Amino acid sequence: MSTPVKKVPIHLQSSQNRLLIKNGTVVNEEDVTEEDIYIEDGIIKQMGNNLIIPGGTRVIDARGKYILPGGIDPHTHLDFEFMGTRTVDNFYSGTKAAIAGGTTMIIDFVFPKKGESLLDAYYEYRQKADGKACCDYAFHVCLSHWSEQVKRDMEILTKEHGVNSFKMFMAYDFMLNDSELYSAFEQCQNLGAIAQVHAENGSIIAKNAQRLLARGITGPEGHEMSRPEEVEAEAVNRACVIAKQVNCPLYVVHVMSKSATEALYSHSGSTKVFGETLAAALGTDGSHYRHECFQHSAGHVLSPPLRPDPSTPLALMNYLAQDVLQLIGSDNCTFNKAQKEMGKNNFTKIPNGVNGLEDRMSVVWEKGVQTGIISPSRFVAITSTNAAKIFNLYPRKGCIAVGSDADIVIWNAGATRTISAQTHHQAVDFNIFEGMTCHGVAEYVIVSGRVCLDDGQLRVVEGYGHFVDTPVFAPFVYNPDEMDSLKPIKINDVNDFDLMEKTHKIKLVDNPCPTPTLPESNVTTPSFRGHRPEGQRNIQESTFSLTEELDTDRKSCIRVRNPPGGRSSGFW
Ligand SMILES: NC(=O)NCCC(=O)O
Ligand SMILES: [Zn+2]
Ligand SMILES: [Zn+2]
Repeated sequence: MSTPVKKVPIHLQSSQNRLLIKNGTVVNEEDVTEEDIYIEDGIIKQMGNNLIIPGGTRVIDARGKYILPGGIDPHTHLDFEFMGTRTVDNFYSGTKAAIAGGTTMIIDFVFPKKGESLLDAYYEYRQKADGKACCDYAFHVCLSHWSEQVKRDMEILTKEHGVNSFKMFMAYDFMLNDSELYSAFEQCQNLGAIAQVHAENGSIIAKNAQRLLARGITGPEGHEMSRPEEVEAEAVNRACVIAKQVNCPLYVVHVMSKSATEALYSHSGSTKVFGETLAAALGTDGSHYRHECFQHSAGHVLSPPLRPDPSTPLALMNYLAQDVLQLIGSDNCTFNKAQKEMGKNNFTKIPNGVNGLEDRMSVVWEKGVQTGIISPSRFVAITSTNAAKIFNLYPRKGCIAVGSDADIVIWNAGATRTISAQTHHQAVDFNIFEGMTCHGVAEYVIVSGRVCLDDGQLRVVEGYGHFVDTPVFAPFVYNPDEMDSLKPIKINDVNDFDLMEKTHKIKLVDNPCPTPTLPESNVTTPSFRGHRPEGQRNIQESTFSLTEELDTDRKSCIRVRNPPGGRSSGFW
């Protein structure tokens, strides 16, 4: 198989535009500031007030809007052959839709067929994506079997092809057993890579499915019944135990339940663990599996499934607020209604996967910021910065700072939109968030300096996105002490909640839904510095304190205006 070819015409490879974004509120993970941003050649060149910029520069007035780092979706499946069919969204339609919703980078999964060489699969995926993707992308690589050749391929992928993460399955017929997981995690640790797991006990699921089918339960409700929470939690626990033996950082993808989160968190004191949940898990729930219409219920089938416990979505949001979970992905893996029909008489044959790439940002804003559970800064952390840090893209991606890629969203928190398959930009004919009205709308989306969503008008370019290397030994994962040296220089920090109140009128209220109290002994990693006071793990406690903090900070907040000319230097 030949090496990947760049099909992008040279004139599209760099931005021809100079751009000034004025009067907006810049939200980063650690601070919120009011400053202008000057962009040239796809890079943020200056930030500050009263910037001196060249004539002929396009100016976008972002008054009253938030300026956010573009979303990074750490979990997508585009142009993916799975369960006997292929996703309808490919790297063009998927990334186009991503941009429409405020996401400017995706990390997709190279998925070798059982027995296929990882390198061949990687080249295949590069050919699927290169010249098609409208925004930047990187790859995780799945291990669909284990062998000495796989081990060697992992080394080549990390050293020569910019891959730093490998996903292992604990379910499906290509799952690895515990001994294989042990060896794979050991190799990840040797290479400075990140081990990812799909955590469900595949053997129990297979037995449960057989029994349900024998009892005549063939519909989509059987999908959820065969994969209850404890089957997810058991696998999360086992993966953490195995990772601990070889001191391997572990990233659990699509954490879907309270029990699985608690299992993950119980290991956070002794093992480097990261938890990703999904927009689907926050924005909808498992009650849909009992819907009378097959197309509706099958449209919600993914694994692990959505949970019927109605308190799950809010609990997961609270876990994100508390840094018990760190990221939000979409796990976008879209099949049309006709494809879902493959499992009409047998739920085990329904192609697994849902949408979310386009709507992830709005759903998280609606469920998190609009409700007052998280601040805009925490929104940025879970939708962008944490992915950039974990996969070693930071500070090139995941923040708005001088020297960073100009991947930027101008976000109108006051506007609303109602999600529908009739109006979305994805190729799929169903939307699990159908009818949901969300506050928070991307008005401008700038991808590597190019305005790809322009006052609501989508102007993407096929093939404009580039493959981005993810180097191994991410400091955030392997050496958190180094992170301070990567921090962008800050001059004009203003209190996050003060500005939030001023610009967005969010009411910080007590959360009416109790969140399970987490074990006292395991305080989460101190590396994440959000606005939650240290050591608080219960959202009711934490929300109350944030209100207090707001009063204290308001008294002591001193605003410093930037000097004319703005910042003089960046961070490298
Ligand atoms: N999650 C899902 O149901 N489909 C995509 C494949 C995977 O991520 O396991
Ligand atoms: Zn998975
Ligand atoms: Zn997935």
